[in-house]
Amino acid sequence: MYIETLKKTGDFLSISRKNEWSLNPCSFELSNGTLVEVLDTGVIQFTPKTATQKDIVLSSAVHGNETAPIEICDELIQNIITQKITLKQRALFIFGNPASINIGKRFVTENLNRLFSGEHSKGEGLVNLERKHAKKLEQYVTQFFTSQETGRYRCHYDLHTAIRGSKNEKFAVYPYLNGKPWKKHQLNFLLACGVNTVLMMKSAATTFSYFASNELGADAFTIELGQVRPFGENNMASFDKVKNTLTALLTLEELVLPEYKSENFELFEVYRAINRTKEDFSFSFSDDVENFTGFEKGALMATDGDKHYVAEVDGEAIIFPNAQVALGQRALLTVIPLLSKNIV
Ligand SMILES: O=C(O)CCC(=O)N[C@@H](CCC(=O)O)C(=O)O
Ligand SMILES: [Zn+2]
Repeated sequence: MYIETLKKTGDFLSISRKNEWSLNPCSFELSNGTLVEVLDTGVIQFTPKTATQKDIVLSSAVHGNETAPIEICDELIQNIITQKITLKQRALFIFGNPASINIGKRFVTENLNRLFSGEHSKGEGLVNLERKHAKKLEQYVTQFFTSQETGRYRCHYDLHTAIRGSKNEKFAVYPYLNGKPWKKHQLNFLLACGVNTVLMMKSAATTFSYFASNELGADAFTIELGQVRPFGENNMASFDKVKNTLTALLTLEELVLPEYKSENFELFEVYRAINRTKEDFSFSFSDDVENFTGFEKGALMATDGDKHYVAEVDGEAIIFPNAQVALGQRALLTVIPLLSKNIV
């Protein structure tokens, strides 16, 4: 049984990696009174003994090769279990896809971050391990939030790194809020994490953060913390702000942030999503062209079979270009500076 090792080392990451798709639940109490509950592989819940106000979900390894967020969450979990820090809020940590960490790949069979909001069971249904796991992750997050009285504060930060370099190194995706305004206090929270660039989505998605936002009313984001690197090659100093801010969120009764100032942010809105529909799909630019690179109106961006996608407005900029996605999936987002200022 892994429980004694977990109590001693706090190394839940290694335990999860040794048990790729499932792990027997267990629970124990720390000497400071915090209840530790392992729900499954990669899924660990902490409940302080003292009264709490917030329910916080922190996920990483939804893509297994995005190692910096995994290292950050690993450290936070170890700090909680070894009592270097004392939690003041309820927290659920998720290493989304331990099997894909072990092979150093984005996913094993299917991109986990396209399987939420019930997508796992559509079409051919629960035919692979990622689909089954997405369904379980939805259940754990739902149970974590809904087991408490209503009206408590909920948030979910899904930590990633981008495949390409980015002109704006760290950025967040604000899931579509179905017309509701964006929140200054969330933008301020991101800024405290060292993230000053935010993309406002304009439509529903099958991502983990959209699920928590849309179905569970959490303040939720996909947060890109830089470029994908193998374990040991991340410059961990560049994550000090995000580690310190997450630690403060978890260990303080109230997180006080500086006043919102619009000039501190670069805000974008999605202009369009371009899907790959043909085997013969390519971009007009090379792999080292960074996210947020803008194109002149009329310049070719992508070719999908016979269809040519050219920039429709000056400065239309590329995000997440990936020509290898499965047919029917998003191969590119384009963004323009945010026009609407519906921020409260
Ligand atoms: O760099 C890339 O191409 C992908 C990085 C990544 O995994 N991004 C997320 C964004 C999710 C969202 O749109 O909220 C993803 O593609 O799943
Ligand atoms: Zn990712």
